[in-house]
Order: sequence, then C-alpha cells, then structure tokens
Amino acid sequence: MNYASGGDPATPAAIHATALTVVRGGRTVLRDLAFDVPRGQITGLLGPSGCGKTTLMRAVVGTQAKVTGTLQVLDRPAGAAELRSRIGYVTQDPSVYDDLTVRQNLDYFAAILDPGRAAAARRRADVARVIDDVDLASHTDALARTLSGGQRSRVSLGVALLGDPELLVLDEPTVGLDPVLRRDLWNLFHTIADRGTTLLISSHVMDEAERCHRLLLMREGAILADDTPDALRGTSGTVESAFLHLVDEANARAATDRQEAR
Ligand SMILES: Nc1ncnc2c1ncn2[C@@H]1O[C@H](COP(=O)(O)OP(=O)(O)OP(=O)(O)O)[C@@H](O)[C@H]1O
Repeated sequence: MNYASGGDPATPAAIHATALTVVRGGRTVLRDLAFDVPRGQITGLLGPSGCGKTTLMRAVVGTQAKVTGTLQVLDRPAGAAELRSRIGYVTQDPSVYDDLTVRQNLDYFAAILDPGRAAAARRRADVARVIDDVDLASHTDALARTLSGGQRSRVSLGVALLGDPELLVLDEPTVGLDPVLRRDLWNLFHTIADRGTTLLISSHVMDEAERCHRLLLMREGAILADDTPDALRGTSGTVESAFLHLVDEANARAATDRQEAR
C-alpha cells in the first residue's frame, strides 16, 4: 500500500522534539530523541514492547513527568493547558463506561469538554458527528458492555474525536482486533487524516507500518529510523526486514562501543 507522504516543508510540524529525554522509575526510558511529526498525516510509532512508545505518547499529551529537552506540540510546549482541547488521546485501556450506552458515554465526555447549558446544541451536534464518523449510528442505545471489541474501540475513538481535535494520539488502537476490523479502523484513520487532522498511532505490528504516511521506528528508548515506509523498505523488501536490519546494526554498534570501553 502506498500513501502520499512528505509533509509541506512550509508548514510547521505538529510535533517537534529535540534532545527529548524521559526518566521513569529512576531509569532513562527515552534518550535524546529528535524528530518531527508532520501535520495532516498519519505517523506510525513502531517498535517492540517496552521500547518506549507509550512513554513518548504520554510526553506528547502532557501526562508524563520528568521530561527534559524540547517538545513542541501544535506550536506550544507539550502539556500547555490550551492544548487539552486540541489533542485527542486514546490510551491502551480506553475509558468507556460499561453501564452507559454509546450515546451516554459520548454525552458524558462531551459535557466535560464543552460544559454548560449554552453549549448544549453544540454538544448535540458534536456527538451526532462523532457517532457518524465512527459508524455507530445503529448502536447508539446499546450499553457499552454489550459491544464487541471493535465497537468499543470505535466508542473510545469517538470520545477522542469530540471537539474535532487537531492532533489524535492513539496508543495501539487495533490491538486484539481481527483483520477486517483493523482494516476498517485504518480506513477511518485515513478519512480523518484526509480532513487535515494529524494522527500519531503506535503499534508493534509491522504490517500496520505500510498503512502510515511516515514512520518512527523505536528500540530501547531510541529512534532507529524516521522516514516514509517506501524509503525504509528500500532494498530490504518490507518495513519489517528493514527494521530488523537496523536493529542488527544498532546491536553491532553497541557491542563495538562496549568493547572499546573496556
Ligand atoms: N510506571 C512506570 N514506572 C517505571 N518504569 C516504567 C513505568 N511504565 C513503564 N516503564 C518502563 O518504561 C519503558 C517503556 O515503557 P512503555 O510502556 O513506554 O513501552 P511501550 O513501547 O509502550 O510498550 P508496550 O508496547 O508493551 O505498551 C519500559 O522499560 C517500562 O518497563
């Protein structure tokens, strides 16, 4: 699958990081990262479990402590109060209330985002738009606990889409879904990106890399590559083989460094 890529060099990046370092539990889990996430595109954050994807996303949305270096998000420092309504974030354990219906869940979160009686009509329109976006019109009155895994994922995505954020940060949104649901969700991500929204999506499934405009490949708290899927595939054939090649190179470099340090 090929998607147009590159980003407009005249448009400032949605996310800009330099010397980004994060310490968790006394350990440096992100080390000296530098990267840009272009606007209006899907950037995939890929790497094995524990490499730091969630930590990086938490830093971007402003919920991570002990972040140093530069991290600009939508031209503001990450964590700035005014970014709250401009970013939609779906964690790995999405917060959907089982004892509420799809519409009640969305109404509840819409009221937190845009409170007050005066905003009631705007909230109603927003919830209706989101239900349509995530294709849940036939399930608006179903209790969340009765939904399938894919439908629940779409409710969480719907919550993140309330208020029409400029940046969507999705932590492994397709985990546990069957191939058809994964494809449908990726089609939805592309529809959202086509409207100009920036998406940062993590995954440890390499075949999802092919569905992104750009990729950040991570390993052990570092970025091994920041490029388009096409450029990464290069002569290696697949993004996965390119990734494995980069990992082997990084391991060889680390072994040489260790030997020289002795
Ligand atoms: N609350 C915490 N306190 C201390 N260290 C943590 C904490 N949460 C995560 N870590 C460590 O930070 C590192 C990065 O974890 P992170 O969850 O960001 O990785 P990940 O790539 O998102 O993994 P996964 O794909 O399994 O979700 C790991 O070594 C992990 O053990």
